[in-house]
Amino acid sequence: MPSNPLLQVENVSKTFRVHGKKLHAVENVSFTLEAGKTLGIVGESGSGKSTLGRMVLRLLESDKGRIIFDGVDLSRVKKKELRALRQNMQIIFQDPRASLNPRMSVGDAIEDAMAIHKIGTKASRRARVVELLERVGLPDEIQYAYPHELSGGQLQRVGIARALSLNPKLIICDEPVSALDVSIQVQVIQLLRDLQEEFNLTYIFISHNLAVVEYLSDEIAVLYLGEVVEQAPADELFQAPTHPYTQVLLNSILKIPDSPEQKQEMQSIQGEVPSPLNPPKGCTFHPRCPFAMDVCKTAKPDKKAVSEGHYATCHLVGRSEAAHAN
Ligand SMILES: Nc1ncnc2c1ncn2[C@@H]1O[C@H](COP(=O)(O)OP(=O)(O)OP(=O)(O)O)[C@@H](O)[C@H]1O
Repeated sequence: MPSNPLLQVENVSKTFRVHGKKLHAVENVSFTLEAGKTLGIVGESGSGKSTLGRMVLRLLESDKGRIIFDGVDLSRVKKKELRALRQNMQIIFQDPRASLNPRMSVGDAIEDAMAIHKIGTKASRRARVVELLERVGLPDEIQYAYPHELSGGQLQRVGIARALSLNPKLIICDEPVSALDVSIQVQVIQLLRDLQEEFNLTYIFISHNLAVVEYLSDEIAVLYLGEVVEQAPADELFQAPTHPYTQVLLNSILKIPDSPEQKQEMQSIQGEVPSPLNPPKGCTFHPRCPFAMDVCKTAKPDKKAVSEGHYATCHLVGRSEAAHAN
């Protein structure tokens, strides 16, 4: 247990009403994150990753639970005080184009972020824009360019520069490389890692791809239908995945198919993600689980400790059958 975590998320849930039914987008999620560390959050589309990220920033109110950032309980903070806190908590999106004003040059967009938070003078902000662009690997003259003139990778670097301009403590990276070519993905991830070291940044790194979070994450939480099904230090999650869902996710990234037969095998995860409006009873993963037992169809598994700091929500944990799943 970290002695002085920057972020504590305790039993946070969010339900949406859709067609008169309750949709549990995030359910009872808890984690702690120390300054300078990265928590990777992984799960398929619709598993609740973005909803969780938006609740941490209080862009979305949680139904229950507590989020404590830098010692402050966010649920008790008045809207007015949130602005000051927001300076310390930034987000980088999958599509930086969508978060940049198309009629503003990128230099103005970065400066604007600082102006909103009343940081520095016009002249000092302008000097900082140049410094930040250089730090994220972009030439000075790009400050005069407009978003449509830049590539996806350049735009993501601008998004990172804009987030950095506010000297945040925490950055939520919401699928920041998913829309980029693989070679550019590697460069952006390397940049994020360098910046983390330099500025002691704390990251929540959201991705549907375990391979992408591996390099940056100290700890990884795997989400399935809004619930954390496994959480562990990154090395351990890769070496000893315990939840069958994590195992399936890992299998799909580690095997590079050489033949159509292998491809068939690689994609052998059964079925589709069930509708969150009508989740399966018992363990929500049981209809797709290769190791499902009778109990899985009726009883929801509790969170169980696999080892220190490693948890999985699965009936197999602690049973002799677990050996077969590994
Ligand atoms: N404003 C909303 N109103 C109703 N349902 C919503 C809303 N926002 C999210 N949801 C639902 O909540 C669930 C979780 O969505 P969320 O976007 O957090 O998942 P995600 O893991 O980030 O998915 P993706 O990778 O596709 O962005 C989904 O079933 C989604 O349809």
